[in-house]
Amino acid sequence: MLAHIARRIGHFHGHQISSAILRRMRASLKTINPISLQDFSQPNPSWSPEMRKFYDHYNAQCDTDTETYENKTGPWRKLPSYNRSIKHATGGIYISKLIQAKARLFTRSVNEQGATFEYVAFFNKEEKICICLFQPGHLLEGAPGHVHGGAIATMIDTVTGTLAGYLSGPSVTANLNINYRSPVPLGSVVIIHCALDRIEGRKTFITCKVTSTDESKVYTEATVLFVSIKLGSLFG
Ligand SMILES: CCCCCCCCCC(=O)SCCNC(=O)CCNC(=O)[C@H](O)C(C)(C)COP(=O)(O)OP(=O)(O)OC[C@H]1O[C@@H](n2cnc3c(N)ncnc32)[C@H](O)[C@@H]1OP(=O)(O)O
Repeated sequence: MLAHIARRIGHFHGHQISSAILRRMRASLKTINPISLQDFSQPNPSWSPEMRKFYDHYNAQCDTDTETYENKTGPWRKLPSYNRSIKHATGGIYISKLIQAKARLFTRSVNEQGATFEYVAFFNKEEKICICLFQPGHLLEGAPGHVHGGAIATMIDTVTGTLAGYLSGPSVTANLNINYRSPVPLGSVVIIHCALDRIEGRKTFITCKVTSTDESKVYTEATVLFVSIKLGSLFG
C-alpha cells in the first residue's frame, strides 16, 4: 500500500505538480498515519442491496483489485475517496497538519454512515468518462422526502471535478449549469454519469446526467466548466 502511494508522489491524477508542493508532501511522508488512508467509498452496512449490486457490477470490471492492488484487466478504475481533497493529490498521504488541520471534504464531513453522501466513483480512462453510484441519506432532505438540490449540485460538482482532475490536472469549477428534471427520493440509489465534452486550452467542459440505476429516469442534467490552475495558487 505505501509503495503504491510513494509511486504517486509528484503527480496529481497523473499530472506533474510543482516542486514546492512536492517538497512539503515528501516531508510529510515521515508522518504517514495509516488511519488517514481510509477510503470512504468502500461498501459499508448502510449501503442498500441495490447500491451493493451496482458496486459489485462495476468493481468486477476494474483494472485493479481494490483490496490486493493486483492488476486485472478491465476498462474501469475504482477511485478512492478520502476525507481531505489534498489527500487525492498525495495519494492519501497525511499532510493536514500543514494545511487547515480541521478542514474536511464537504461530502465526507459527516461520520455517521448512510446519513449524508454515500458514494463511489469509477473512471474509464479510454472513454474519458466517470460514473458515480450515489445513495443520498436522510440528512440531505430538501423537498419533503427528497434530496436537496444543493446536495445534488455538490455531487455533480464532485464527480465532474474528479473527472476534470484526472483528465486535465488541478482544476476549479468556473461554471456549473444544472437542470433539475425530477426529484430524487432520499435513500434511493442513482447513477451520476459524467463525460468529457471538450478541452480548450485551460478549459475542460464536462457533461453530466443523473439517472435511476436502470437509466429509464433522468433526474438531473448539467454542464460544467473547469479551469486548470497551478495547485500552488490555492496555497497563496
Ligand atoms: C479530488 C477530490 C474530489 C474533489 C472534487 C471537488 C471538485 C469541487 C471543485 C470546486 O468546487 S472548486 C470551488 C468553486 N470554484 C471556485 O472557487 C473558482 C473561483 N474562480 C476562480 O478561481 C477563477 O475565476 C478561475 C480560476 C476559474 C479563472 O480565473 P483565471 O484568472 O485563472 O482565468 P481567466 O479568468 O483568465 O479564465 C480562463 C478562461 O476560462 C474562461 N472562464 C473563466 N471563468 C468562466 C466562467 N465562469 N464562465 C465561462 N468561462 C469562464 C475565461 O473566459 C478564459 O477563457 P479563454 O481562455 O478562452 O479566454
